[in-house]
Amino acid sequence: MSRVALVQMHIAFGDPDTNFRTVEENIRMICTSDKKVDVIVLPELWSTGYDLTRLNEIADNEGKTTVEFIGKLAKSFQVNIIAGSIPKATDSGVKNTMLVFNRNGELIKEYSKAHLFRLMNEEKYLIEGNSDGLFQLDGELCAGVICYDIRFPEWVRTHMLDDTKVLFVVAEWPKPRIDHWRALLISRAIENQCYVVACNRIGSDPNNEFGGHSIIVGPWGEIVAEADESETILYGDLDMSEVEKVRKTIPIFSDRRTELYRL
Ligand SMILES: O=C(O)CCC(=O)C(=O)O
Repeated sequence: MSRVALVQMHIAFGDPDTNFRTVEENIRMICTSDKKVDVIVLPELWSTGYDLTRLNEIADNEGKTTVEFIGKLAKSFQVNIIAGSIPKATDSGVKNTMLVFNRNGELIKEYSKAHLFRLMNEEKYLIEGNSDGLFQLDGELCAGVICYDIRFPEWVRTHMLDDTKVLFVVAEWPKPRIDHWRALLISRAIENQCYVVACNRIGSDPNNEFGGHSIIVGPWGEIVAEADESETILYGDLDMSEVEKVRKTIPIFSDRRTELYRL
């Protein structure tokens, strides 16, 4: 894996048909360009936005529609897709679920947001996930988390203990706290010596304005690429040997004193 493309899009509020069209257009555009992208990343809840009160109508039943739709695109363009997250309706409730597809169009991972964000009433409409977001993409161990999850360094660290090289983050992060977004993502990259590839949305809904600034941070904390607040595709190249180099220079994983830590 080396080249990533982040779809920093506007999300039509509670309108899956429009959002599916936007996503398909963007994926086709990326894959028919000469960019040779390996992984495409979409934002959090890209099919519906934060239309939480209507989730009973618009959540995807077991994610079936999305899995078929994105799986076909991944297969026909032979591209890996981190399909942001979608509201997935299950027997026990609706989850905010990330879907990861490989180049054969196979769904290789589902991760449901572990930390629900009370400031946006998530706990009233969604149920939390209870398992990790680890997966292999083109032979590299990667992790995926969703938005508010990045405020929990112990959760991100849990994903990093097996030589994980890339952390994918999908979000609908509001504009008033975009400085937190940047600082948290840069910190997660530095403290875990990994790439952080983070896709946010732009635009607004009836309750929030969203801040864009999708970003790719390198394992030394350097900004590889960063978007502004416009609708755009953010491209960046990842070099896994940089991760090895940084981890050799400052060996934080072997220097940890776990006997001192309280979790
Ligand atoms: O933590 C934050 O400030 C934003 C989190 C958020 O918007 C979310 O998890 O949906």
